[in-house]
Amino acid sequence: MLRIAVPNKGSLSGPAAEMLHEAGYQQRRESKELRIVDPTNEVEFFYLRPRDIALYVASGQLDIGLTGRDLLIDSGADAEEILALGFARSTFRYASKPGTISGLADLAGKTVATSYEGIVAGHLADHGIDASVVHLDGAVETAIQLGVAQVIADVVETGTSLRNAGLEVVGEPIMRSEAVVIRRTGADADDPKVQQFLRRLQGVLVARTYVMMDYDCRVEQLEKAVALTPGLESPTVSPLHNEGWVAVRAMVPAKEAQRIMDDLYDIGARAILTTAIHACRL
Ligand SMILES: Nc1ncnc2c1ncn2[C@@H]1O[C@H](COP(=O)(O)OP(=O)(O)OP(=O)(O)O)[C@@H](O)[C@H]1O
Ligand SMILES: O=P(O)(O)OC[C@H]1O[C@H](OP(=O)(O)OP(=O)(O)O)[C@H](O)[C@@H]1O
Ligand SMILES: [Mg+2]
Repeated sequence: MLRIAVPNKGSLSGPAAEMLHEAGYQQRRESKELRIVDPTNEVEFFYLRPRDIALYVASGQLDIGLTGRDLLIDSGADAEEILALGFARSTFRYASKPGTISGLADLAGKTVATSYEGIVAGHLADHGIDASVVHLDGAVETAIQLGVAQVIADVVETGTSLRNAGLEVVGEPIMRSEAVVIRRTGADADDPKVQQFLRRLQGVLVARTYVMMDYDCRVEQLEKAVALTPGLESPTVSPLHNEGWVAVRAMVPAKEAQRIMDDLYDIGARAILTTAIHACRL
C-alpha cells in the first residue's frame, strides 16, 4: 500500500485534498481525521502538519508527500521534488519599512524575523551577509512594528499582508514556491505504485489546463488550422460526409481557447466547440 502525507491545515490542505479527490482518491470527511485508508486504490493517507511532511518522507516511513517547495527547502530534509502541482503559488521575500533597506547588502548587521529560518540562513550565507535570524511562528509582518526585527522574510502572494503592515519588499524574491509532490532523495524512481499516483495527478493538471476543441474546416484550410491547434501529439482529422470538409479534434491550452476559436473562424473553420476534459492519462 502506498503511504502518502497530505497537509492537514493551512493554505495547502484544501487544494491538496481537492486535487486528490479529482484524481479519484478517497479523502477524509472531517478535519479531525489523521489517517484514512483508500482500499480500492491501495493508498493510505496521513494528514500531517505541512511543515513536518518533508521530515516524514525523508525518514522513509512515508513514500510520497504533498507540501510546499519552500517548506521542503526550509526543512533541509533528505527529500526531493518530483512533480509541481500549480497551486499555493507564492514568492518568498525580504521586506522592511520603506526607506530603511535598499538592497541585500543593507541586511548586514540587521535582525531578520521569519518562520523559515532554514531558507533565510541559507540565503544569507550564500550571499556572505552577516545578519541575525529570529524565528517566529507566524504573523511575521508585525515583528518590525513591535521592534523584534528591522527586516522580515516571509511568504508573499498578493502583497496585501505587507501593505497592511506598511512594509515594502527588498530585492528580488529569495524563491518561488508552489505545492509539490516529494519523495525521499534517491528513492526508487520506477516504483509502479508511485508512477501510477503521479500519472493520476498529471491527469488532473492536464484536465485543469487544457480543453478539447472540435471544429470543421475545408480541406484547403487544414494545414493552417492544424498549425493553430497542433494538439499534444497530433490532431485527429476525420472525413465529413460533405466532400471537401474535415472534422478536427485537438487539445488546446484553456487560456488560449477563445483566441484560437477566433483565429479558426477567421480562416473559415465552423462549428467550433470546446469541451472540458474531466480526466486523462497522457
Ligand atoms: N497566502 C498564501 N498564498 C499562497 N500560498 C501560501 C500563502 N500562505 C502560505 N502559502 C503556502 O502554504 C505553505 C505553508 O503552509 P502552512 O499551512 O504552513 O502555512 P499557512 O497557510 O500560512 O498556514 P498557517 O495558518 O499554519 O500559518 C507554503 O508552501 C506557503 O508558500
Ligand atoms: O501576500 P498575501 O496575499 O497577503 O499572502 C501572504 C501572507 O499569507 C500567509 O499568512 P497567513 O494568513 O497564513 O498567516 P501567518 O503569517 O500567521 O502564517 C503568509 O505567511 C503571509 O503573511
Ligand atoms: Mg501562514
